[in-house]
This record gives sequence, structure tokens and C-alpha cells, in this order.
Amino acid sequence: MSSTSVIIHRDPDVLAEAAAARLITRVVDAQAARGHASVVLTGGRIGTAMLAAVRRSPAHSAIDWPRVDIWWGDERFLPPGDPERNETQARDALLDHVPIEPARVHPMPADDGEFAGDPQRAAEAYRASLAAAAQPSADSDVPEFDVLMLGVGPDGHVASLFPEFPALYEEERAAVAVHGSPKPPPTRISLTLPSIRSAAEVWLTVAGEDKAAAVRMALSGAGPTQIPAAGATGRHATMWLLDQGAASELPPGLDRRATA
Ligand SMILES: O=C1O[C@H](COP(=O)(O)O)[C@@H](O)[C@H](O)[C@H]1O
Repeated sequence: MSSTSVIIHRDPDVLAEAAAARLITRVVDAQAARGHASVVLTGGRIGTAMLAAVRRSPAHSAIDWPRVDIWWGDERFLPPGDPERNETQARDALLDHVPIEPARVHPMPADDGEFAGDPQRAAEAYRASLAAAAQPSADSDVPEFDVLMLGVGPDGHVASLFPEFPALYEEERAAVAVHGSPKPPPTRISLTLPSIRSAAEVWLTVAGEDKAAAVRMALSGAGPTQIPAAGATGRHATMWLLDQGAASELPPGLDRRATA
């Protein structure tokens, strides 16, 4: 049984703070239940602001950081340390400031060394990392993600899955290379929808009126080929964490406000 909920916050700052509080609690609960937690990060404005809010929160010391695994939903295929890489932004915002176990941080490969100029091989290497961390007893090629976070673009993209792109039809591979992204940079690596849907919980964090139409369509029955966010659901829960701008076109009945 899977649930979908929509929570609306006053503005992007409150959204980021509230999502951070929720993430801390989710990680602590997962660690209490199964000894460790596995989290998939998103890039983007709110995703990164949320990590910075986790860092600022005194409650983050409730997390047993050496028992957290960090993965990414997508990455911009750029050299290591490039400020546009989702990994760089997450390290700056949070990961470099908490006692996380380096071996449990799993960035998607950068455009460098053995992967230079070869995003296909980089995606293949990430698939191998995911498969190596999968439960041997589970029939899965990805680990058990407790929570997978996503931003949503104005066109409805999630991770680096853009409307009508071939990656949306991928049924077999857990992660793929993406070429010709309409949002720069053009070359990316992304988890595919089956990997996203394997997560226990999927949280879509979205701010801004420019995204309101995509949010409305995703929640009103659009298909994932047109609005990829519509296909991003969790096994147990799918949570839409919105600010008022992103929620401004929601149909009646879906506009649940957390903060006025
Ligand atoms: O490029 C990307 O953009 C999306 C959305 O970002 P936002 O700033 O509009 O929230 C993000 O989810 C994705 O991870 C990132 O690579």
C-alpha cells in the first residue's frame, strides 16, 4: 500500500527547513529500525538548500553519520570539483561538515580519468556500484533506499529524466547516460524510473510558480513520458513538499497547507 501526500509551505526557505527536519527524522528512524540509512540526494536549488538546513540544525547530531549511505539521483557529467556538479554542491552544503564515512558516499563518476569523455562507461560504473550495494537476498540491482529526494524542473523533469527522452523508457538498467539535456550541461547521468520507484519513500521538493503547471499535471494524471515527475513514486510513500508558488495551480482538494 503506497500513499501520496502533498504538504505546502509558505516559501522556499520554510520548505527547505521543514524538509531538512523531516529528513533528519527519517534517517534517525531508519537507523533505529534497521541499523543504517540509505539516502538518495537531488541537485537543484531546494535540494541543496535543504542540505544546508540539515547542517544548521542542531538535531542533525541525532544522526549516526557513519551509518548513512549517500547516493545521487542524477549528476551533471563534469570534471571533479566543478561547482555545477551536484556532488560538489552537496559536499559544500553538508557532507564535508559531518562525520560521514567517506566509503559510504557514492557520487556518480565525474568526467575525468578512466571515464573522461565517456558518460556511458561512467553510468555503467554507477550501475555496478549500486548492484554491489544491493541486498544479496533481494531481487534488485539497487540498494534499499529509505528516502530518495528529487527536484522538479518547469518541464516536469526529475533527476535527469527529461520529457520524451529515451531514458524514460528504460526498464532494465538502473542508471543511464543522458545526452542533449535541454538544461545545461548537456551530458548527465541519471537513475532511471525503476530505480527511483524502488525507494521506500520518494520526496519531491519543489519551489516556484514556474513549476506550478508541472506539479499540477503530475498530480492530475499526466503520464511520465510527458511529465517525468508523474512517474516518480515510492513503494510506501510519495511526498510532494511544495512552496505556495509551486502549489498555486493545484486542483481543489490537493492544496493542503502546512504553513499559511
Ligand atoms: O539540473 C538539475 O535540476 C533539477 C531541478 O533543479 P531546481 O534548481 O530547478 O530545483 C534537479 O532536480 C537535478 O538534480 C539537477 O541535476
